[in-house]
Amino acid sequence: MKILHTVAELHAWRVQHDQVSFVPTMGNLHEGHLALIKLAQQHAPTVIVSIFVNPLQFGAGEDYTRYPRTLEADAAKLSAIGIDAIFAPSVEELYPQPQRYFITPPALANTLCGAYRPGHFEGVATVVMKLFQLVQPTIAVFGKKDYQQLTIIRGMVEDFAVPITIIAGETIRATDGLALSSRNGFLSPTERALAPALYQQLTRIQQALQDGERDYAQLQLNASNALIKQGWQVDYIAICDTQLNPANLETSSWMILGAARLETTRLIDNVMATS
Ligand SMILES: Nc1ncnc2c1ncn2[C@@H]1O[C@H](COP(=O)(O)OP(=O)(O)OP(=O)(O)O)[C@@H](O)[C@H]1O
Ligand SMILES: CC(C)(CO)[C@@H](O)C(=O)[O-]
Ligand code: BAL
Repeated sequence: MKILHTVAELHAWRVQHDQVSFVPTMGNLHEGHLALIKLAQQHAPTVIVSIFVNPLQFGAGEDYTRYPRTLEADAAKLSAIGIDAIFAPSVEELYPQPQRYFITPPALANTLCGAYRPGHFEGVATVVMKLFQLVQPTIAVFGKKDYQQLTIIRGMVEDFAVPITIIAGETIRATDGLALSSRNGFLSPTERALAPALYQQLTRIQQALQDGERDYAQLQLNASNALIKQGWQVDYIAICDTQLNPANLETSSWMILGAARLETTRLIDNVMATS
């Protein structure tokens, strides 16, 4: 397994391979990432994983500085599952000068997480487009845990006719239901014990929808209030259609998404429901 730190090293590696599949990450790898990588391995013989904490997608006062950077441990995990290369550039390598051109995603990027993280999806779309140009994969794998991100990337690839197939991986959870996330490592033992409540509230809504309940506003409010009672600060609990528009009475497949904070740690999750 090669660890590539520079664009020149990446190019030299890339020309030696035909079709590659690509899993972009911010590192601090867990079983959720490894599941995406296994999916990538099923689709193309050569797999490259990027590890890059992208400053463009963090707002002022967010957790860019404390975001865990664990390249050595990540490389050991990736080597054990037999990937071909890691691309782990420095910020200066990926942005040798301040980025001047940005991908502006559509209005969807200003709703849900985008309403609480202004500019976040512009930063995500911009770095993903740049990574796509550098890596030139035929397949790229993203997790459904970041469903809004997945939707925005799919739209970007469609609108720019980017010749890459986007594959979505299921959300991998701890046994108590908590979606695995690098940010779970920030939780104190007390917060970790509370953390599965976000998923529980989403699955409660899922069950209610499947049982025929259609008072979306009430379902969202009940879930928010249940979390607030336990000490969460809730950014949103939202019942949408699969394109992430607010659900209406014609909707028959729903995405139920939530973002909420336990002290300084912000967690997101989502589940799907079908009538
Ligand atoms: N539990 C999970 N199951 C499946 N995929 C996941 C999971 N968590 C993250 N991913 C996916 O891994 C890719 C890289 O995400 P990232 O490195 O930000 O991990 P993360 O654990 O979500 O960290 P963060 O705390 O920043 O949200 C994304 O496509 C994301 O959707
Ligand atoms: C896609 C991504 C690697 C872009 O920085 C990031 O948003 C993530 O890890 O989900
Ligand atoms: N997994 C999404 C990356 C972020 O929260 O910045």
